[in-house]
Amino acid sequence: MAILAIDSDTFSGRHVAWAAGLLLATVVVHFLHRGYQVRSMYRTLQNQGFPVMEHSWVLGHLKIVGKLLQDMPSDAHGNYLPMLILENWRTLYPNCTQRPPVVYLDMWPFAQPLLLPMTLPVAVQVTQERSLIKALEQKDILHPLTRNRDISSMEGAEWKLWRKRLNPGFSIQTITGRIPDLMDEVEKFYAALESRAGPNGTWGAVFPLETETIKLALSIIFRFFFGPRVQARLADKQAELENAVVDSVKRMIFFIHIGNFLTYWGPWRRFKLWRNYRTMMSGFGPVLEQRLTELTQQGGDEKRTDTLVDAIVEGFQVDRENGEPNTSDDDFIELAVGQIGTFIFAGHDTTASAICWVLHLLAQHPDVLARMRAEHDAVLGPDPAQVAAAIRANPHLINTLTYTNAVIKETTRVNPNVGTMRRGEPGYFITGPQGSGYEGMQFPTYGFVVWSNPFSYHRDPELWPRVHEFLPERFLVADNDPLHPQKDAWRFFEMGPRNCIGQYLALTEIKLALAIIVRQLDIECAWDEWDRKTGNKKARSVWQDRAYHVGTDSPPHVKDGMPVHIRLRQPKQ
Ligand code: HEM
Repeated sequence: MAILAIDSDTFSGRHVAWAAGLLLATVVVHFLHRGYQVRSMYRTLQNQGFPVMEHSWVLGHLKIVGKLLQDMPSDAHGNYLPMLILENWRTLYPNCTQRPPVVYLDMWPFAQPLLLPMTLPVAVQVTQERSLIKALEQKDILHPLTRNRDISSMEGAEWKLWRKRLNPGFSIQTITGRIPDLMDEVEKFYAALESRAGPNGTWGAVFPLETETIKLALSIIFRFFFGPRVQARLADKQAELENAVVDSVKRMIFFIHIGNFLTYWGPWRRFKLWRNYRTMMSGFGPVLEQRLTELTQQGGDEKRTDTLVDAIVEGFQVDRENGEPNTSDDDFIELAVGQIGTFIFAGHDTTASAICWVLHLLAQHPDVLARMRAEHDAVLGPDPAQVAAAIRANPHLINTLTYTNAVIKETTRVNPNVGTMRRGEPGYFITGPQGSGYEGMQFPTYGFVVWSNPFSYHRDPELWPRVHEFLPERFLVADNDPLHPQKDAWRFFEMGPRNCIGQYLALTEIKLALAIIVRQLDIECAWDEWDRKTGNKKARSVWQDRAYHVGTDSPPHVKDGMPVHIRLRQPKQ
């Protein structure tokens, strides 16, 4: 027995060490091989005469990126990087007399090989003239939340079919018709803000505005997806469901690299993602199944509404009647959960931060705020307290707020949000645009993630006169005015067939929020108070502004959730 025990100990110890050593060696060899492959891609481009920034075999472009970001706060969002490249292209490409239309960026092992469109015509090529398929990372990131049963992950014929089925639910007509219903949530949002104001027209205590705008955006998506009657069945579960989705979104990792792979594969993260999805399936499941049954029953008195849940039921019923595979009730629930998961993912923090940015820029530009208030007086009636009633009575009024619309567009030009990541394809080349100095040059895309980022276009002085100024009127002037935006230059919701399906919902929500807020409340950032409250001694800023975009793998948020204080404009008697 004793001899056997010693033998098996020796056996296991030696073999475990061997296996571990072999695994480590395999990982190292794979890492070095991949590194060599990636670096070689850039060297080949250089040798073929394509513009490439100074490239190192060891560091790729990491040194350049480090230099560009050295004055940025460490938590600044990655969206700033393409813009910094744009601003510094002359130094980065000393041999080029014209700005390269495409930047090949090597940040491996922290990111996959990247190709950044640097001019508008290139963005148009990859999203509009040809809509490249989405990057694998974009699907991978959504998998824990939607199992890729969602419109954002779908491709080809399946995507086309579902986009066609869901488009009517997101049309301006449908959204305008739903405004009275959505107004309920906007009023709750207003009440939450009002409760933060100080007494008798004084400033209230500082708090992060984004906590409230995120609640608004989440509740709007729930209401919009289900409609009031079906949503009521979820009432006791809504908070838990929102938390599950938001928690999964926070755990998303876009590029897996040496800095985060342990977190990515970590069992705790895996467990939380699994549990969140299970919460979604068990929370949404019964309500979705009930709705499917109601709309399927022969002779039942339930009518289809213009909600998204009903559009999904209808599409699903058609597939079932056509004998398509995967049309069991469980498949339906998985599909509907996937769709709502992606709507919440794509639509909540994006819209929430946009509302914050508009309010921030209004506070910084009192003349613009005054003009917006005057427009609301004229269109929505002189009594701000009656605004919700006025909008409920005539929801179309929201679509006539032209100045407000221009302010939103200019805010989102200055502070855009996410872009799109597409997959380069073998045999697909970006053509050097006319007048670029690179006419006809064929830029390869295969092997690269094509990252079209609105910061690159929205901050381009060649596209936008007086680029650093906040000028809502550029979206109002006649098209022969030099200030008038060039076609396709405003890309807040991206362009082409895979543009944002929820854009009118987001714009309507922002307008409703402004309509109810701007004449009743003053809102401004309160950083000093925030620093005192949090004991913060390290004030960092971007463009001399404490409010800047932060985040890594998710859509950008405003720094610290944008700490503000609020006061009532007309203190209640
Ligand atoms: C200010 C708010 C928003 C911004 C800035 C925004 C931005 C974008 C952008 C840039 C895309 C293209 C992404 C890509 O190609 O990878 C996109 C797609 C998408 N957005 Fe939005 N979005 C917003 C609000 C919403 C809302 C409210 C919803 C739904 C409730 C939504 C749902 C979607 C979906 C489903 C897609 C994928 C569409 C497809 O692939 O066919 N978004 N959004």
